Amino acid sequence: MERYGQKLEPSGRKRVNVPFRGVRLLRNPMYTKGTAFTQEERLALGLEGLLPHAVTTIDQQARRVYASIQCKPDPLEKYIGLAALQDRNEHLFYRVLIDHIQEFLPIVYTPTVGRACQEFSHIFRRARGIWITPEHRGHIAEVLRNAPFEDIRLIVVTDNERILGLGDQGVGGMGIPIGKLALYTAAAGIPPWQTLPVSLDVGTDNLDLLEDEFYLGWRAPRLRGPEYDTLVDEFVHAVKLCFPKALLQWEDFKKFNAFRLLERYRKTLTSFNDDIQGTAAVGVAALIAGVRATGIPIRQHRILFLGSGAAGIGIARLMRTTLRREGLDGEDLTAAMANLDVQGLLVEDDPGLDPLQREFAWPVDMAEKMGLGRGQKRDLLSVIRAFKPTMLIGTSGTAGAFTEEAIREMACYAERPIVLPMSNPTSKCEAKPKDVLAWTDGRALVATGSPFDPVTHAGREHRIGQSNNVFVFPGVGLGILVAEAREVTDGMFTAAARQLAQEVHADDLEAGSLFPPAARIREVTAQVAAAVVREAREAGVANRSLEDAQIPGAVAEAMWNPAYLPADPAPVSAAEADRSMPALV
Ligand SMILES: O=C([O-])CC(=O)C(=O)O
Ligand SMILES: [Mg+2]
Repeated sequence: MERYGQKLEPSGRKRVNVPFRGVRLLRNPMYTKGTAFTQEERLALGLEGLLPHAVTTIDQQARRVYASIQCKPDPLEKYIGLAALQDRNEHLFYRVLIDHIQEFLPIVYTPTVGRACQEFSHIFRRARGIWITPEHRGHIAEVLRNAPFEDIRLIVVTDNERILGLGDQGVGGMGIPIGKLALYTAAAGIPPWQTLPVSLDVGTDNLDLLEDEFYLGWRAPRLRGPEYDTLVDEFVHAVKLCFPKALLQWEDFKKFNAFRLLERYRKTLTSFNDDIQGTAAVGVAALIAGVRATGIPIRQHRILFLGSGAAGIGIARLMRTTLRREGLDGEDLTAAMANLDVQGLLVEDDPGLDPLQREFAWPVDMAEKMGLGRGQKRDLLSVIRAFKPTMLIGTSGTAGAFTEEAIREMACYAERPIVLPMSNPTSKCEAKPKDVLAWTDGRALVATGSPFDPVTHAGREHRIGQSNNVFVFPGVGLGILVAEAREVTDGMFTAAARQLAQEVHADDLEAGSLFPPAARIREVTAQVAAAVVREAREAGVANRSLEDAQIPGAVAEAMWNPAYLPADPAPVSAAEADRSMPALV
């Protein structure tokens, strides 16, 4: 493992200590500057003759690379182009990603990352991150020590069982931790050498993958039960041992493991689950911003959920906390939210409910009073007719689940219906924004999990907000690292939601969007991070206590910018010096 060698001069300027020479330096994605190495650096670092003559700036490189990627017609080809750039030159990759975040978000993230996960074993070029399989039992710490950098502060880990709304993607799920961490760096400025994507490759129950000759994963049915738990437990202990300062983000685990692992480890390992908690903050932010757009105070909203997986239950929980803070409780609180899964409204008389669904099931008498008793129809349309929701949130993973009839019915009661088809990727989205706007005469406030182009309805352009945890996890993670928080609290997600809603400006609402544009993500993330730092201090979990006035500066200082630093030759290690010829990797 390597420590990326930045040093601070007394003047405050940073330089980088380069422990490689020649071809090895040129091929190291974290240290290389390619054609941007100056003539002096080329001389000092053994690069003479290894590069064409011209010395370029990072801006020239970025414009050249952008042009070559932007012209590819297929989004998956763009994904491959950007991944290759990341593997070649990390500074340049992040420069291009940050400068074109709105355009490339749908490539490195949903929806294209979903396709990249599905095609993983076919488009594989170069490995990134750490894979842990059941064969590593007993020496997972040793495996983690093979990570490329030693000072890891942020880990995103998946077991690949619920990749977006695409289900079990086996080894291909690694695309998600890689994409999330790329956004941590682009949006929150977490230095790339402090991040580590991890796949717990415990097998797959996806038969197509198991039968694919190119499949690159551990080719076996999924490990389950105590064997799975033992592996995860060893992994968690190894993380604490090898990377004691790291924050860990659980990502795209299936519902029960998602909740179980979050609860089991949240007090002993600084960790959170993005699908449960990050997504929850996004849902609550939409409600708070929606208050301004609809004029309806929080406590008068009626919120309908379709989907009771990790995201659906996560949002419902944080929503309940939010409504409770507004003074709702008892029956009023229960009656403010209704939860459906594909079978229909969750009611206590259904013996098939799991314990998480039971938490949000309506009492039988409430359902009966609303004409939704046993034997009566409890489908989406019937529930909308009876419950008259002001807000509809889809996390069902079922494309088209918000039907025309249902949305038209909702629009009969709500002047400005808030409609969030949040399932990812685009192919799983509950409704298309242009349809929702057409069915509601342009009155709906629509935000989707995956990005959509603006919709013109009756001559008016509506911007479609992106109700995606990308507006939350980077800021939460950055805030936790800046505050050196020992624990990730639910209050941090409430703080993030409020801050995010505050970042929605009057012109966003005017344009029909409950979220800021993705182009503002870095700015929004810094504000969310600051709110999380304050909350960490208030909750008494911050190891670093910062006054309010110090927080923006501390956050800004923690955010890495992908600018090349002047390179100084550092002494090469003995092992390095021993090599008579640089290795051609
Ligand atoms: O990755 C995304 O776009 C949001 C998310 O966490 C998920 O859908 O699982
Ligand atoms: Mg996810």
